[in-house]
Amino acid sequence: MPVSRYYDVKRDEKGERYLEPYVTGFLLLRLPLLNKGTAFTEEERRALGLEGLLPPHVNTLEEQKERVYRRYRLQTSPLEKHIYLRNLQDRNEVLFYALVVDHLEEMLPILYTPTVGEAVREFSHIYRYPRGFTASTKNIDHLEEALQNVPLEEVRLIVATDSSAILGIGDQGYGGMAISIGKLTLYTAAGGVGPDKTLPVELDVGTDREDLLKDPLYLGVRHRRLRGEEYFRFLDRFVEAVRRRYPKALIQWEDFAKETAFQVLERYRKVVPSFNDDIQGTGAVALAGVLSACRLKGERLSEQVVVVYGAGAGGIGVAWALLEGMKREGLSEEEAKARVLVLDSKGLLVEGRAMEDYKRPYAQRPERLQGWRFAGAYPNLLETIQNARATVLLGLSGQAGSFTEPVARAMLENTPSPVIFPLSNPTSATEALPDDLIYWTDGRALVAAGSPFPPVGFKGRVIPVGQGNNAFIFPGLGLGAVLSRAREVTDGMVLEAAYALYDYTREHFPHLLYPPVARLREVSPYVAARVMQRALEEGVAEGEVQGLSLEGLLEFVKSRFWEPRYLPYRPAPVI
Ligand SMILES: O=C([O-])CC(=O)C(=O)O
Ligand SMILES: [Mg+2]
Repeated sequence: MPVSRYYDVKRDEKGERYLEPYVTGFLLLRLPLLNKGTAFTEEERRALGLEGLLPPHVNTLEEQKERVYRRYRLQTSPLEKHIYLRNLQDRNEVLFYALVVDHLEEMLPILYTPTVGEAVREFSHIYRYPRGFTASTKNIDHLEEALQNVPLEEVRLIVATDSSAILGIGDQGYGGMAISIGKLTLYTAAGGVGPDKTLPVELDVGTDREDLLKDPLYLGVRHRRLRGEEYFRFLDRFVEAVRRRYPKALIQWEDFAKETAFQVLERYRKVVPSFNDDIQGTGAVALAGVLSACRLKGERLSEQVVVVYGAGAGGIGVAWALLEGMKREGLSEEEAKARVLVLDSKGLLVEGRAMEDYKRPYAQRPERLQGWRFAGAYPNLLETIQNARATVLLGLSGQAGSFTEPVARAMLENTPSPVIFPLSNPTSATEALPDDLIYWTDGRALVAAGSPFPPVGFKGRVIPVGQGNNAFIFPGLGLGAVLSRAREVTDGMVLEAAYALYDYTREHFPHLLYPPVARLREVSPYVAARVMQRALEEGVAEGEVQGLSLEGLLEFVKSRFWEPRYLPYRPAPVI
């Protein structure tokens, strides 16, 4: 079966790859995976019916990049830049990725967090071309047929959201499609997954946002969200249809509300290779960063007292990963639990308090609070930090500004170098601005944030702000799972991704909490190789990588890495 209904990639007599298109002429210029624009050679123009349809001068990819980059720089706002780049992606994918790879650090905040948050909010107002697949209450009864309409035959990576909790900005209805697109852009730009192996998905089960339902321009289905059994029936059908059409695909669940995120993960993780980016990806990235911070302080993770502020998918995922990290250093489950304190909007999670089931494993025993002083029914953030003598504070609350000056100063009372990570996204939802945290703690806090922030100048020092974003984890985790043909994404593989990121940072950037995002194309293959190694050890890998060493696995990943280059085109033989 060819890669796509519209083309296949083959090898010539010398083993060089070439592309064989099944369409010719004008259509070639309109399919983003096929279009080379002004870079079609004269020979290709003659052979493929393009003569007269393009300007006479043939451009190189370098020249095309130069042209589009100049226009890019003239766009006046991040959202305009986002729209410009997305238009390019929908016109010519090789050129788009060639440009993005050259300017990864500059363009990531435009295509991904934080600007993608704005693109999600404005989705129906800035809509241009269709991209990805929509499963909605309108097509769920014939989803298998609908999936046949996707022209790609070798999809390996699906990012699917129901948009119920996008970043830290809540229910966004159909607009969540932009997040699925943005995450897959990273899989290709940073993880080397060919764009024709990826499929962004929006699971449009409705929205509870009145303003969206009333907006005449809103593009999603116009009813309230499916819930309960109906909701899971919808998801069951989706998973089943994916399994049939793309049996080798992995599903990354993205931005599901806490009410369903855990159930969705558990319901399908043994049915289809899948993971939840916000629970597991964010958990792993936080663990890696806190381990780096401990190394910089010359302390151990198991000595820390961690406060996790926010008990949604991200908060619980982070609590889980840190507990696992502490257990690895020899603590018992009970000992580790007493060192990871989780708060939701009502305060500290304590056994016996009313709370959702998924939070219960992270509730403190009432004895843990012996001798504590607090005013309300349960300790609030400041009281928890003070009483527990917290040394690490992680924000996953979506509550902008909740890490106030008194909070930062209270951390400093407990330890000379507090670790404070406001991890909520996008920038507008961050618990604190990194420069405030650095000023409030007299430059002593170790700070990383979920969204990108510029370095902070403080008393003659330039302090870089690490980006503790799951972008350092998911491309490598997904890639590793797919390349090893893992039946399942195990917890061991998720944790391995965290330690791989930690090890990479220690080796290449020993003074930093996270590598610079410009290094994502190096980080992701390394994370992938370690994930594959773990999958092999756990016996869940079914692919051709059996018996390979870590170096062998890294070579394997690199040999599969998709690079944005034009292939020569040869017309399909006429039979
Ligand atoms: O998308 C991001 O930047 C990280 C993430 O998964 C989230 O905040 O939900
Ligand atoms: Mg997310």
